[in-house]
Amino acid sequence: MSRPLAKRQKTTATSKPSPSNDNNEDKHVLFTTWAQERGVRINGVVAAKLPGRGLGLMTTQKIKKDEQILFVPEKAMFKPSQSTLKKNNLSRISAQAQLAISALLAFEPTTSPLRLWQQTWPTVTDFTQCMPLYWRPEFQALVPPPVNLPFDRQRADFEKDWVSVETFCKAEGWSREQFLYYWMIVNSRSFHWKPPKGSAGSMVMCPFIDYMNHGPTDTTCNVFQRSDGYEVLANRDYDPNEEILATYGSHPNDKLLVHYGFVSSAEPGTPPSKDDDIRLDHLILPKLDTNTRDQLQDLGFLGGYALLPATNELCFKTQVAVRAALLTCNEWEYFAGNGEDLTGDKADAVREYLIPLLREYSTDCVKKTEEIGKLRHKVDDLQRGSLDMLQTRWNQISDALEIFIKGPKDVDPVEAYKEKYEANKSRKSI
Ligand SMILES: C[S@@+](CC[C@H](N)C(=O)[O-])C[C@H]1O[C@@H](n2cnc3c(N)ncnc32)[C@H](O)[C@@H]1O
Repeated sequence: MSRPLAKRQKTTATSKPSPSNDNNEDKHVLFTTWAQERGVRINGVVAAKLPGRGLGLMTTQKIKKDEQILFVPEKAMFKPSQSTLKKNNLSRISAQAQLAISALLAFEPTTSPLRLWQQTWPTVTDFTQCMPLYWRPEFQALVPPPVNLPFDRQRADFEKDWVSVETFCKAEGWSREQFLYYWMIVNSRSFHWKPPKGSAGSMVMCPFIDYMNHGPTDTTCNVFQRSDGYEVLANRDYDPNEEILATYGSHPNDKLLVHYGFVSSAEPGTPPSKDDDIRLDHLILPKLDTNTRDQLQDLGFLGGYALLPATNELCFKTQVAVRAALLTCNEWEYFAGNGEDLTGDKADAVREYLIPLLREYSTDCVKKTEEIGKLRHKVDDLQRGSLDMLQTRWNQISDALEIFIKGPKDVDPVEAYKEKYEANKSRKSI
């Protein structure tokens, strides 16, 4: 049996199509039928391979705003096996480890009926390309500094979870790599399910809905938890051959890269989504003395500093922190509380303070681009895909910094990104 693949949507993803385990398209058809037999309702969408994003869901017909596209009943969800966890003294491990261990036990045996679902997932090879946790140290060393915050946390979380299940896994004959694979599957395609009757919530896997790719806030279909399952409703009218997206949260690209293995790009020549930010902690925090840091901490303003590329502005926390470095305690605390300066507008002073730091960061972008360029010649196509993604993120940072540095301070980001795009295009064509 074979099924025509839905026509590929033009996407803005810059990386090449993922070499997923998709040599047999029938597995998606078989899985779709399997999901429907378990009560999953599918209206007018089909799983399709999409450049740069593995599988996704494409419309096969016109769909009206608010129409139900998907429904996954609770009975079709895969949940952690509380009895197995209890029997093996694993009830107190993290929610992610509970679901990963339960999935490992249920999906891994070759005779498991769940293999039909498991075979639609990305493979270890896919993860090796897109997930920083799987990258070789040379590539990991090239992530932009702000990526290290979510990345270090993820590594620590994984190590903690592995310690909590290592004895059990070894006794069962499961390796660290097998546990890591399921841990990352759970990380990138699970849902939170809170049963309506008030019992404790847990992480669960939802068949078919887990094909949905991410889009920025306010641009995607609406996903609701109902009393009896998860429902996806159209956020607008759709034509055939459009991808339907869900939002995984208003995450900046640094977090999307670490947890989901991709970087979201806006349409060329348009500003990035409001979800993205260019973190500046690694530039600002080292400039603050201990006393200032303590004071900022007391008021909840320590860390989380960012340039917001969608509006070409500094976030409020950044404005407070730089004022804390420049002004008296009385002055910056007044700004923190009132959003305006006590004695004359200090926005220009803040800008002047930051510009040299942003220039340094901009130089770092150039250096990293050179290092990535050198590595590109030494690696295979799969690894080049990882480097492409790294390069995309460095380019996004570089563009945002350049636009902010160039000013004027009230530059319209729509115009600025259009101009930047045109300039890059004509530079390429010279
Ligand atoms: C819930 S799954 C979605 C289905 C997935 N594309 C697949 O092939 O099975 C999440 C994964 O999809 C990919 N993904 C989701 N949204 C994306 C996007 N906007 N651009 C590129 N990749 C995306 C990432 O690899 C992410 O880890």
